[in-house]
Amino acid sequence: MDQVQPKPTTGSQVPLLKVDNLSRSFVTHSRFFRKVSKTAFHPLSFTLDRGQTLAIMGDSGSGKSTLAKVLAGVMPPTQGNIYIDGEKIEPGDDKKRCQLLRMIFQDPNTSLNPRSNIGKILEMPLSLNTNLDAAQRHELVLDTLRMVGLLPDHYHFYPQMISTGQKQRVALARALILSPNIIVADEAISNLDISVRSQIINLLLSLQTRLGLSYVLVANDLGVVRHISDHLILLHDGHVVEAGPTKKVLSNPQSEQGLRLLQNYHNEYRWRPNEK
Ligand SMILES: Nc1ncnc2c1ncn2[C@@H]1O[C@H](COP(=O)(O)OP(=O)(O)OP(=O)(O)O)[C@@H](O)[C@H]1O
Repeated sequence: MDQVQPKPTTGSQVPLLKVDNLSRSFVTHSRFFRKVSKTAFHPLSFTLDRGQTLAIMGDSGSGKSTLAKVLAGVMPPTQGNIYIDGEKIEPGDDKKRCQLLRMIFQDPNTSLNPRSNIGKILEMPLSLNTNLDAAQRHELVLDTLRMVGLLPDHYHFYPQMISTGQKQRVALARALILSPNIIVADEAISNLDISVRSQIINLLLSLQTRLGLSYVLVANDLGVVRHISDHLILLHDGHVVEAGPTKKVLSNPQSEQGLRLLQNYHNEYRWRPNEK
């Protein structure tokens, strides 16, 4: 089993997120009546505390997105368990999961329904998961728009009327509106241009300070990871090859694959915190 070093917890003994022996395989096809399966990521375990950020990096096809999707309940694990605040989250229990953990997808240009205005997009999770009446939902949507740096007027806009950066703010607002403890983001920052990326990173950091959020970020930019993550997991071919505090992993990788991966990322290094 790939085991990430457990981190000391702050205050409570129970980590906010505990991932225990989690793995995911896919049956790709049957050959001569025998199933052929592909393991996206092999059994792995880690914990994450409140207010902390875990980055997941790895080469293409290493299992990053599948891990993010399994955490967010988009697909069930093949084995293993996820605990939030000590409570086991069952694969089908979407209602409980989405009040504790929400996901932001890679491309805000495709993740928002172009036929709904932003107000309706943000009200949807409230209608599905809370007993708030229409006036209360409206108020909460306006508060959440402000929280992510948008205006009350944006309620009436459609996704195609706003910029990619503003769309990512809407996606963040949709993730925040049920007040989750954890946000999982699958390369939600990588595709934004540098100035917008800086704004979204600053927004994520300020929301983390203000709300005590924890983030699990699939990332492909070493500058971003160094700046915002406390812990780092490097995946290679579905296996954890490095795991631990970000500074330690970046300065002293223990495996050949980890070193090679980081060297590749160094070559692609794009972002520095003071870039505006
Ligand atoms: N629905 C699926 N059916 C079959 N195989 C899949 C499926 N989803 C992912 N895989 C396989 O699982 C492995 C991990 O895929 P995944 O998308 O999680 O990798 P990744 O690290 O996110 O890659 P990238 O950085 O290119 O997005 C790959 O070999 C992929 O082909």
